[in-house]
Amino acid sequence: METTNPTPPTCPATVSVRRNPHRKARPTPLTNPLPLSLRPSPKLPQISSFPIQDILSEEIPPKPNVSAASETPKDSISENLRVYLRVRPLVPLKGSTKNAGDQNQKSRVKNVWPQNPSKMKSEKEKKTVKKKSNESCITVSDDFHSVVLSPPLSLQETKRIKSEVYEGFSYVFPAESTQSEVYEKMVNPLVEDFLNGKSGMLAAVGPTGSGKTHTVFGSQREPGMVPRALQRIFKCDQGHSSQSSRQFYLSVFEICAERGKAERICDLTSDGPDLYMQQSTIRGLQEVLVQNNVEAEQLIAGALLRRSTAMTNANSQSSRSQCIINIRRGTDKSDADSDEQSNSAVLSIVDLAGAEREKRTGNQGARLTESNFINNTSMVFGLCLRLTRYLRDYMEGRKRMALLLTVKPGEDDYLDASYLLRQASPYMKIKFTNALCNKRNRTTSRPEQSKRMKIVNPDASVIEGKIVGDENQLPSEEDSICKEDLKNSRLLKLNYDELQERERNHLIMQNFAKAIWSVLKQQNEKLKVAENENKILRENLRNEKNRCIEMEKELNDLRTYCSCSRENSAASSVLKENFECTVDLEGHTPENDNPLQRQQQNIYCEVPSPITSSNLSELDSADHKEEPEAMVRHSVAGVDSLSISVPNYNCQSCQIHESSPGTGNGHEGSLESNYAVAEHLNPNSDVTDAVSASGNDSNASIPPGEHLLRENNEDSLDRIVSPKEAACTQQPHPVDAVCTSGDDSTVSVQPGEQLLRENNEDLLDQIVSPKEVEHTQQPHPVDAVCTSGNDSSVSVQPGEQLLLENNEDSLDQKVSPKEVEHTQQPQLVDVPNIETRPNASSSSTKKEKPRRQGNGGGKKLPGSERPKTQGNISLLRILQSNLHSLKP
Ligand SMILES: Nc1ncnc2c1ncn2[C@@H]1O[C@H](COP(=O)(O)OP(=O)(O)OP(=O)(O)O)[C@@H](O)[C@H]1O
Repeated sequence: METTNPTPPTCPATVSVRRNPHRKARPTPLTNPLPLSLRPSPKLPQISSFPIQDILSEEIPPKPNVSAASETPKDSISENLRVYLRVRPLVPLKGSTKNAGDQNQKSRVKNVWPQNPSKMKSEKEKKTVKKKSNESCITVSDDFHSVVLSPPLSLQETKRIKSEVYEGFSYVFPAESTQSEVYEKMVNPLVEDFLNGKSGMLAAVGPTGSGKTHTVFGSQREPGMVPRALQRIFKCDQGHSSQSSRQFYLSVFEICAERGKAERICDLTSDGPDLYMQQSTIRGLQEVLVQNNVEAEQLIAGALLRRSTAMTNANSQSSRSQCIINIRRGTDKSDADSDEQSNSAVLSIVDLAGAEREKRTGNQGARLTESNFINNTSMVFGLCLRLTRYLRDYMEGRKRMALLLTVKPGEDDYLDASYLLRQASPYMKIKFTNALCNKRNRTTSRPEQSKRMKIVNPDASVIEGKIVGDENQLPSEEDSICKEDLKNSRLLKLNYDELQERERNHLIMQNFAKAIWSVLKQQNEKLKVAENENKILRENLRNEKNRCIEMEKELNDLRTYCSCSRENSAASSVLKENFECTVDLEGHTPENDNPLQRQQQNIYCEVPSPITSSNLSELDSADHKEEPEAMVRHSVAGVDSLSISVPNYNCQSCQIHESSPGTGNGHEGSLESNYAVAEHLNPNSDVTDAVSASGNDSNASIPPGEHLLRENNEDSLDRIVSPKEAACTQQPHPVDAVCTSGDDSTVSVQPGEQLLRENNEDLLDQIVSPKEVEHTQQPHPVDAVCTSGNDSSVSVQPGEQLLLENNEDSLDQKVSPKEVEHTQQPQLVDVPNIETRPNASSSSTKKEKPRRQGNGGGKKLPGSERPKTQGNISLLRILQSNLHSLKP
């Protein structure tokens, strides 16, 4: 058909066709670069380690709803390739209206060369064929999305072939469907998108004589998709405000086989030279500007006349080439509203030559060459749909695509239908990104684009048994091609299944890791809390240990005090037992005497070292420091004697000497022997002398008197400790104690001990009265004569007085001397041979005669007025503390 446009535009390079591979060459799907998602798995990212951070930071995207996507393709992210199936009606019976092909068979018979010998069949065979063709092997499902392919009985018996179900079609047009219905469902969406500026393509694929050409071009009575699309396009264009704003260019060309060449490209719009391929672009193709549908139909009619057709045993007017029709939408350059995308929109309609089986077609020579070419190109087109990059724009959604499969339902067509459906089954699983892609999407990198394309489950669904083809009936070359295709499909299926399994495992591991991580986080928080508590507990334990150590120290101190006190108590008890003489001073009225005050002033006490040396060391040192008047000394080991001087008002001087047990012959450690003489003095009596003698070892001892005065319900308690067995004179006068022994003679005055405790009150006063002292009221010499063999001593035990002060600093102590002699006149008490250790105090005692301090002639003074010395108070406090430690 001649181009009506006087100035045809330059032919754009819009069609890309892959060169037909060599007939014997292997198909090239695997040699082409596979998308990353389809490559074998070894290089896929593996979960090398526990990706905690990645897992926590990433969210697993929800799975897209595939079913919903198929229902709303425009809004979905991806959709499957639209595949339609049209079932041609059975061969019309005799008497029925012949189709256009049959009508034109006679007119085209000249094109069929050479005459197929197979057509010279006997009438018997023809009748058999017609009889078989009355039965359909394809059953369309009620939902028009699947078909059941049933093999003929002969194949079921011999090949044990069972029925096959092919599903997933966008729509299945049954034999009774009309051209209009096919257009509305399949082509009209493409046309509408084309009018909206989106490119689209319709390709018809099927065995020879199945109705591809009939569907695409149709007949005068039943126009096909192309005339209907042109009508729709130009009808829309007529309604446009500016007719000149839209221009449509039409181009028609064919790719056919040529002897000695792989392929030949012919422009069907003109009788020009053959076209050629240059870098996947057809050079020399003319586009004819068409103003209306009439011009377009005339142009297409002329192209069909130029198309190569031939008569075969299968089709009286069989197409021998691949015919492509392009309708490009162009605009005037002056149209400012148009954009580049609208100018580039192309609607392509492809009428492929039908696959042929040599055995059935009976082709020989050129027909056989054409047949092989047709079969190869059909296979390549199928591979291009799945793998090649030439149709990437359609696969990635930038262009819309629909695939029409045409089949013949006759029993004789079972193998052709089976082969087509098996070959086309992967097409129905092809997914590509949908419509929303526009020109901006082209800026997307190709790796990302390739990721969008997914090929799922290339195999067809087989419900009843496995697919077993009639391989013997297929041509050898076609059979090899089919095997390669199936092999590739299975490989793709394996890769896809492996990818799916990996993806599923990955998601499972992600969810699992996320759950574990959340648990670990919770446990970590709990662990931190436990560590803090543990730290606090450790600190508390450390404090408790410190407290325990301190308490142990205190306990040890207390034990030390207790042991010392027990020793002291034991010693005191020993002293008590040894004191044989006690002086009861209860009858001694304070009016007569006030010994406490007097003794507080002048007590010079030397405590026997074995008894109280240890626990009275403090006492000694304290009194040395603080008490000049009352000095307490205890003799240490090696000290020969101990002297106690108890001066008081009545007794100017009371010196008590105790011979050291270490020095006495046969007297070591025994005080009992030293305290042999006790003289109990009645207060009324003047002088009481006690003389005890015992064999060679005899002591003249005066046991200390003990006087306990308790005063209940009064805070003040006056305690009077009178020296026991001590000579006490109210008047200073000398007291002579003469001890005669062999070489060494001493006169010892043992101290008495008096413990006063007060019940119900903490006040406890102890009055220790010296023991074995001579007390004279009248100034006269007190002679204590101890005779023994070599070692004799006269021991005058000093009284021991413990004064406790309770809650008050003032403590009145009354010391009533027991067994003492009160002298009205002060007299000196002379102990000429007592002192064995020179002592400043004792010497001073001798020098400084105790004088009676005037306090009203022995009258008891009030507590506040009674004179007290610091020495006495300190001594009392120390003794008080020792007594407290004895308490439980
Ligand atoms: N749906 C149909 N209704 C009526 N007749 C049909 C239908 N489909 C096909 N035919 C008739 O079947 C014959 C073969 O059809 P057609 O030429 O379209 O087959 P084809 O697939 O193009 O074959 P080839 O590949 O050899 O060209 C034609 O005469 C056509 O009129």
